[in-house]
This record gives sequence, structure tokens and C-alpha cells, in this order.
Amino acid sequence: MKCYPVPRENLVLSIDNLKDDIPEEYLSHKECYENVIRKGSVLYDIFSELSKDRKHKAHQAPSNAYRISDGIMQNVNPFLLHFALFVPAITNQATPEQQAEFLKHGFGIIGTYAQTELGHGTFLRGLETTATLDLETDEFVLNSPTLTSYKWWPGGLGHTANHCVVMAQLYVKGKCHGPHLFFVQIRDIETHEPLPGLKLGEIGAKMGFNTADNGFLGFHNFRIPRNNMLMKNSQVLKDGTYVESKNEKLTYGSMVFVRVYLLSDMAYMLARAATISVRYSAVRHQSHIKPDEPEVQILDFVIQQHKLFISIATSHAFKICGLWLWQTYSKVMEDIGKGSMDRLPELHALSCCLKTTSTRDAGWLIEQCRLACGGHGYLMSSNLPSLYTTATAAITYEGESTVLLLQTARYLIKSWKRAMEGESLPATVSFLSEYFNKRYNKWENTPKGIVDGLKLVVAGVTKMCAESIQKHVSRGQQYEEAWNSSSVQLIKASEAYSRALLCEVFWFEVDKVSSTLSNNLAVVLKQLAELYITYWALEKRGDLLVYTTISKDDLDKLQERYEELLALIRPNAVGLVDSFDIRDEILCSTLGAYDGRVYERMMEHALKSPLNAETVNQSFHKYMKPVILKHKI
Ligand SMILES: CC/C=C\C/C=C\C/C=C\C/C=C\CC/C=C/C(=O)SCCNC(=O)CCNC(=O)[C@H](O)C(C)(C)COP(=O)(O)OP(=O)(O)OC[C@H]1O[C@@H](n2cnc3c(N)ncnc32)[C@H](O)[C@@H]1OP(=O)(O)O
Ligand SMILES: Cc1cc2nc3c(=O)[nH]c(=O)nc-3n(C[C@H](O)[C@H](O)[C@H](O)COP(=O)(O)OP(=O)(O)OC[C@H]3O[C@@H](n4cnc5c(N)ncnc54)[C@H](O)[C@@H]3O)c2cc1C
Repeated sequence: MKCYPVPRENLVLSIDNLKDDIPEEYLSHKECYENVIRKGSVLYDIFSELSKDRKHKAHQAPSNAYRISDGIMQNVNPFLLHFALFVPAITNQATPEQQAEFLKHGFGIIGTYAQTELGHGTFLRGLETTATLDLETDEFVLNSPTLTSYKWWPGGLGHTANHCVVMAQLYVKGKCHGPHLFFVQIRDIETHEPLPGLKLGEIGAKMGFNTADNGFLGFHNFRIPRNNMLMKNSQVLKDGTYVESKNEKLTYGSMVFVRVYLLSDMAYMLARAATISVRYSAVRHQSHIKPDEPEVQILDFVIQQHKLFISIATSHAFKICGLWLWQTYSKVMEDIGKGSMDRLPELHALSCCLKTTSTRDAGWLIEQCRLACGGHGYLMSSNLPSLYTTATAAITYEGESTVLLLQTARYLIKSWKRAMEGESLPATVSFLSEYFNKRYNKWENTPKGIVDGLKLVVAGVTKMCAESIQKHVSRGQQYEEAWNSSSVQLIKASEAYSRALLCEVFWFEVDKVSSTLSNNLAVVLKQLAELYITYWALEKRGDLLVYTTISKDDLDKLQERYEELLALIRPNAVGLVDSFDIRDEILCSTLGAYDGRVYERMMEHALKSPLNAETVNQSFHKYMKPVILKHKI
């Protein structure tokens, strides 16, 4: 058994058979998959050793070893679901005895999380896969009764995983008890052949994520032991007794874990895009500012700073808020472990809106970074296109953004009603109770004043939603119809809430630690936090004009301050992205390498194109030449 010391980047990045001779973009769909399995298997071996040292706990932040694989895989790791969802689902939802049983092979098994079906992804109560108890044999019989009930999308399901956690409708003695999770072996450990009674395959090429091996799975009278239902929260006894969970939503806990994690993940995606685009903008000279002077670094154009510095700031915002949300998640998980689920709705609401905002922002900001690099940003070798397709997948997976924002809106409306009834609220929504006392407060053009203003927007929009729902109900609509009629405003309330949270947590966390930092570092971090908050105050000026006492003059001053901050950050811009400390081998970009040899790297990469192996491609003689000669005058 090879034994690796805890991997360091140097060790992992120095392993020869982890390097690619041919850039991935020149491999076929099948070769891409085989290539990532080759590299992923080496990493899986290393990370398995690492994880053994770290004993998987239900809510332990994943190790940053996951980051090293970004550089090695240069795309999505098909083993990712094993670590991201399969193991957390078992440690979250199985009894200790089941955990010992299901994970006894340690990393000798490779799992995924099979919940989404061809016909359902959002509405989990509509899932069609069934798990029916057979009392005589003490087994569950799994079936996919329709084509739309086939599991569809789970990562690693097509050809990689040999086990999965499956979400299926539980049937006991003819009664349906809703979606539950089951531990299922799907392939033979030795031969990797699909087990009898299963139909397995991959779902085909995608916009990105093409090495994730997203697959489909159909069951035909497939039997598993009764004990394979994850029974930490609810149980099915040998005699067929169903013991209900204290809270049926605990079954959805695995999704909360990934949603919480994604905030940090997006911080890292953005850090990569910002590093590439800012370094390139320092190297690229184009056009003049003063006509009689040489061509300038494009980073000296203020509009380029406007496009890029928000990404530096946002990466830090997501990193800091991601840590804050992780601490909240860990605390709530501890409380649940002690039997208290009071804060689960709050955690669900926070994770829904912050996952949505971070993934959406990462998407458009990475695209903005790409566009800021001109044509060269459009090259696959820049790595910006791949960062974009990988990041934007997260807007959909782990809960589609619209759906999750409506979940947060549900919590805001409930909180508003409690506030109007004089109930005390959790700190993250207590500002709703202060709306009527604070809505005419004098505007303060400071970061704290902006945060207070953004909170007033949340309260004002939430109030408007509650009134809209009430109006529709009074006109005869059922509550659910009234909710649907008001959903455009409800989404706005959640988006505003998420932005206010990000600004507040970012500013106050930076403010809190600044006294512990060197003066220079504190100054720069505060500049980034103030840039972030001022950027969003200007973006949301319309809402601030409606719901606060901000004036046109205040906005003009904010615009001026924003432009001052761009100028203040400019001298530190390259240093700030260097401080993300992402090695070239993990950045994988011809535009963003630390040494700035952009043009040499672009040419080196271009020459690796298989098309450049010969000066005249065979298609000339086969196809072009006959046509040219035929039409030659
Ligand atoms: C080494 C690496 C380690 C880690 C890396 C980690 C991450 C790496 C990055 C990426 C991972 C890699 C690849 C991506 C993998 C993708 C996986 C998936 O996509 S898995 C499938 C995800 N699917 C979903 O998220 C489905 C979305 N739908 C839902 O969540 C629910 O159906 C929905 C909430 C929309 C509706 O719920 P429903 O029960 O139908 O009804 P309702 O809206 O009435 O809600 C009822 C009640 O329940 C509360 N609630 C709902 N969901 C939750 C929850 N998750 N937790 C807690 N509470 C919940 C809801 O608030 C409501 O409560 P009240 O009635 O208001 O009290
Ligand atoms: C790259 C990638 C990887 C994935 N990996 C996995 C995985 O490993 N395991 C897994 O189980 N799944 C996985 N998924 C599936 C993912 O979780 C689903 O795609 C997601 O939950 C959305 O479900 P859906 O695709 O069925 O869209 P739908 O739920 O059909 O939604 C389609 C549209 O309808 C709208 N809509 C739906 N419901 C509502 C509502 N109540 N109110 C308003 N609008 C609504 C949505 O906003 C959306 O725009 C993955 C998906 C992708 C793209």
C-alpha cells in the first residue's frame, strides 16, 4: 500500500503521471473521462490517506486538498461527489452502527448522491423512485416505475461510482411515507459491472462539467436489505413499524451542507478568475491615456478597475461570509445533535439565499473577468471559459436559484409576521422589527450607514410582499396562489436580504479583526470591504431612494468615494491577487501565470494543438483541393 505523507501542493504537483501531455480541450469526450479517472485515482489514493487522518465528522469543513485537485484535474473531479455528498449524507443521516457498516471499506468504495430524476429535481416530494418494504424477506425493493423516475444527473453515476445514496419514496404496508435515503451498491466491486436489475449510463455532453460523469440509473425490482435505509432520523422496524423523524426536513440535510460550502467554493473560483484577469491586465499594454505617452497597462483604465476590483473584493466577501456561515452551520448541527432544531429554518434560509447569490455573482463576475481580457480571454488556455462553465453549474445544482430564493422568501414572510406580532426574532432578521422606527432615519454615507440602508430595503420589500399576498387573498385567491402571484417581489426580497447579509458580515468581520492586523493589511482589507459595500449601494440606488432617506447628493458623494477607492486599490491590485497564492499549476492559465510571460505561454500552448502537428492538413488534399481546382479560372 503506497503511503503518502499529508499531501502538500509540492508533493501532489510533482507526481509525473498527474501531468497532461495533450491539453484536455484536444481530447475526445471519452478520452477526457479516462484521463480524469487516471489522475483522479492517484488523487483519490492520496486524499483517502489524508481523510483517514482526519476522521470524517458530519459537519467538518472539507480539507483544502480538494483545491489541489482543481489544478490536476483542470476540470471537475468525478470522485467529487464521494466526498461532497455521499460520505456526508451517510455521516449525517445514518446511525453510528450503519456508518460503521457502510463505511467499513473506508475508501474502498466510491459513492455518489442520487436524488434528482429525469422528471423531478426541485420538487422532492414528487420524486417517483420507490422503495417498498418486503416484510417476508426483510428487504426494500427499489423500482423506477416510469422513464421520468430514472435518476438523472448524479455526478459519478455513469461509470465511476460503485455505490450511491438514493432518495426514494418509502412505501411500508401500502402507505407512502415520503422521500427517504437508502444506501445502495450499484456495481460489482471487482468487475465494476452494473449489478443485475439496474440500468446505468452517462447522460451525455454538457456545457461544462464534462468530466463529472453525470449519469442515469434505473431500478427494476432491485433488492437491498431493510437496514440499508439511512435510519438516524426515521426508522422502519423489522415488523414494518415506521418511526417518524422528529423533523422530516432533516432528510434534506446533505443539501444544506453543500450549499453552505459553496459560498467558500465560489470565493475560490472568483479568486482564480481575478488572479488571471488582473495579472493579464498588468501585462497587457493597449492604447493611450495621454496621447503623447506610451501605450498604458489596461489596468490603468478606471473602467477596467471597475470591472475587476469588485471580483477581488467579492472573493474576500464570500470567503469571510463563507466562514461565518460555516460556523453557523456547525453550531446548528451541534444543536440538532442535542435535539434542538430551532435554528434549522434560519440556517436553511441563510444557506439558500447565500448559495444563490454567491453562485450567480461568481458566474457574471467570472464572465466579466473573461470579457475584460479581450480575445485572449476567449481562449480555452486562459482557463476563464472553464471557470465560467464550472461556476455557473452551481447556480442550478444543489437547488436551483429561483427555488432557493423562494425558500428564503418563505422565511422572511414568516419572520415579518412574527415581527408584526411583536415576537423576538433571530439576530439575522431582527432588523425587520425595527423597520417602522428606523425607516425615516437620516442617511449616513458610511459603510455602516449603507448596511443599515440595505436592511431597510429588505424590510420595505418584505412588507410590500406581505401586503401583495394579503391583497391577492382578499381578492379571493388561495394563499398558495397569492404566493405565486407575488413571487416576482418575493425573489426581490430574498436577493435584497442576501446582499444586505453579505455587506454586513463582510464589513463587520473585517472591522472586528482589523485591530489584530498590521496597519497596512487592515487598511487594504477595509478598502476592499468599503469598495464592495459602496459598489452595491450604487447598484441598488433605486431601492435606497425608495426605502431610505438617501439623497441625490449622498449618491454623488458615494460615486466619488467609489472612484477614490478604485484609485487607492490600483497600486495594490497585483499584490492582492498574488496574495490569493494560487500556483500556476493550479491556475492553469496562459494569461495569469505568475511570471507574466503571457505571449510566450500562449504560443507554447497553441503549438500543442494537434492541428499544428503538420503544416498542411490532410483535408486540403481530400476536400479543398478538388473544389479549388474545379473552380480555378
Ligand atoms: C472534498 C470535497 C468536499 C466538499 C465539496 C463540497 C462542495 C463542492 C462543490 C460542488 C459539489 C459538486 C457537484 C454538484 C453536486 C450536486 C448535487 C445536487 O444537485 S443534489 C440535488 C439537489 N437538489 C435540491 O437541492 C432540490 C431542491 N429542492 C428542495 O430543496 C425542496 O424540494 C424545496 C425546498 C424546494 C421544496 O421543499 P418541499 O418539501 O417540497 O416544500 P416546502 O417548500 O413547502 O418546504 C417545506 C418546509 O421544509 C423546509 N425545508 C425545505 N428544504 C429544507 C432543507 N433543505 N433544510 C431545512 N428545511 C427545509 C421549508 O423551509 C419549509 O419549512 P416551513 O414549512 O416553512 O417551516
Ligand atoms: C452540473 C450539475 C450537476 C448535478 N449533480 C447532481 C448530483 O450529483 N446529484 C443529484 O441528485 N442532482 C444533481 N444535479 C441536478 C440538480 O440538483 C437539479 O438540476 C436541480 O435541483 C434543478 O432541478 P431540475 O433540473 O429538475 O429543474 P426543475 O426543478 O425542473 O426547474 C426548472 C425551472 O423551473 C423553475 N421552478 C421549479 N420549481 C419552481 C417553483 N416552486 N417556483 C418557481 N419556479 C420553479 C426553476 O426555477 C427552474 O428555472 C446536477 C445538476 C447539474 C446541472
